[in-house]
Amino acid sequence: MTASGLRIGHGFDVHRFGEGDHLMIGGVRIPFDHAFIAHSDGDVLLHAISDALLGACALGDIGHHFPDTDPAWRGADSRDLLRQVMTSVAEQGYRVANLDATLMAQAPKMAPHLAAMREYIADDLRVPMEAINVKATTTERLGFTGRGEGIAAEAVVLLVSVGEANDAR
Ligand SMILES: Nc1ccn([C@@H]2O[C@H](COP(=O)(O)O)[C@@H](O)[C@H]2O)c(=O)n1
Ligand SMILES: C[C@@]1(CO)OP(=O)(O)OP(=O)(O)OC[C@H]1O
Repeated sequence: MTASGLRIGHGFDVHRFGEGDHLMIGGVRIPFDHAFIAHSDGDVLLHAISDALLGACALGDIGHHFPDTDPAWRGADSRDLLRQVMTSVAEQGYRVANLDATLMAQAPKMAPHLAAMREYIADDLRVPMEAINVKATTTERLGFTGRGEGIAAEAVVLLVSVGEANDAR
């Protein structure tokens, strides 16, 4: 792909709860009465962000790059996957302008962890923290998230070609 102008990407992921005592979300270890069922550490937020980045570059999705049939990714740290995705984005000639993400979770309470998530994500995406927003909603006890069966995450990212005069702000 020849890097030019702006590219927008969207990502969405869901993980179901199973037995366990913590969740990895946005790189933060949150004590909880369940764990995610997943091939990797199940970090639903970082998976949605990875998919948004890959989507913006028309590079498919994380399941394509890190198949859940490959033992190499068993128990993988999703920050490692995200950093590999970001390397691909940079190789395509793009950098992140900004990212916005939403967690849909009845529990746990995300608010105390949002700042740490933003810091980790900003670090991995090579941008200042101000370029990253993460928010949460309960879905008001409706649907699978509202029933406490799992968590969903959605992310939207804007990429700008490196060296572009207009930096999209
Ligand atoms: N798991 C969650 C869900 C929501 N929050 C915060 O609570 C506020 C109200 O959420 P609504 O369900 O009414 O949208 C909102 O400010 C969320 O940030 C949370 O911390 N953890
Ligand atoms: C992260 C990967 C790694 O094998 O597996 P999971 O942790 O199961 O997560 P999912 O979002 O279902 O699929 C993407 C895979 O790339």
